Amino acid sequence: MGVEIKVEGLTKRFGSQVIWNDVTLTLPAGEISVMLGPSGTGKSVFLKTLVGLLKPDAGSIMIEGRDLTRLREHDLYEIRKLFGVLFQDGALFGSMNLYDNVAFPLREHTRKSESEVRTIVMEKMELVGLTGAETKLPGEISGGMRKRAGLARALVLDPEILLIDEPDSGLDPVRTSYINQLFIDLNAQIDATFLIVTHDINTARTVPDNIGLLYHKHLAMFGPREMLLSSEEPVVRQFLNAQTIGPIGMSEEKDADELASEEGQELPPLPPIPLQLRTSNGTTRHAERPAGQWCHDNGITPPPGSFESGNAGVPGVRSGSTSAPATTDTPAVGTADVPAAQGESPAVAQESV
Ligand SMILES: Nc1ncnc2c1ncn2[C@@H]1O[C@H](COP(=O)(O)OP(=O)(O)OP(=O)(O)O)[C@@H](O)[C@H]1O
Repeated sequence: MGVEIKVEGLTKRFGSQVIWNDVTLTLPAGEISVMLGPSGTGKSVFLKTLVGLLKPDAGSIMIEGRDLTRLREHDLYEIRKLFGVLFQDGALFGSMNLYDNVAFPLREHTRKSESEVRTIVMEKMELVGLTGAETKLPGEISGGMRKRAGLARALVLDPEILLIDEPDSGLDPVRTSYINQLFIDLNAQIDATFLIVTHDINTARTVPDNIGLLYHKHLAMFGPREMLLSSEEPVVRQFLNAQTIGPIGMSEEKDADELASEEGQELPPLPPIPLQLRTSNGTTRHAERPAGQWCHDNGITPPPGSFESGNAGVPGVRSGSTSAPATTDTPAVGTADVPAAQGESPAVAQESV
């Protein structure tokens, strides 16, 4: 079971430039969280701070009772073993084949024999659907395959926490769907705590248990997926529904004139909350909650049509899953006969993503 990360009052500056101020949130153990935000709001800086690559100017990051921001280099090195990180481009060594790339952390950080390394590398390669591609060089494969190889490498030390930076960058929508399905399936299998930084609204609407939004140097909101998808808070609503009307402008915040010109304009109704993507084999993830549970528990009426399909609900945006018959182990709250969204796992499909 993954570990909880408790962030309190975290502030990061570069010189006089404040990146974000007073960020407080808890990434629940074993759950999938997504961090959103306009470009340049410091999402990657947040990931790097969590793993101890950057030092915050204030605040704490508590993991297993220790404050990561106060650890000495040696202890930081130890606690980093809890983390697997997938950087945007997979960060593979171009001159090494995939096998050696994936084996690298094991050879660097453990004293395992080559036969033990082989067993682990082959297991992780299979998990991400890359069996048979061991001898390929990173330059010989597609962007999606590179990401999956990066993911296999992030998994070899059996991390409790997986940090994933823009897994969808450079991928087409189908490949993005496959990698999203892979995250859901992986989360069910390894129960690690996931934090995914993404710009993809469809991913944000259908994959995570929790969503956070960084905006204008602070954390605008963090909470369960249904909380943010039903929120009327202007920034959250604008971002999660990919709208131009709202406080977020082309570069940063809109100025007073721009906002005044929008006065009286009616916002489109909130789109339905889509079903969360489920595992491809129908098993229930540890962190999975029945559809509609949060709204029900908090007396929120979700937008009409919510939880009726895997459609992300934003015009032109569909979830990554293909429709499949309902499974009954996580019934929707307050909705009858909700079909479960499912898709084929890349590991099963051997799709060359
Ligand atoms: N090492 C650094 N030194 C100085 N400034 C930095 C450093 N790393 C990042 N920044 C600045 O921090 C800000 C946030 O960068 P970051 O890459 O985290 O944004 P982001 O939200 O991930 O953006 P995007 O969505 O475009 O990837 C940027 O202004 C960037 O120039």
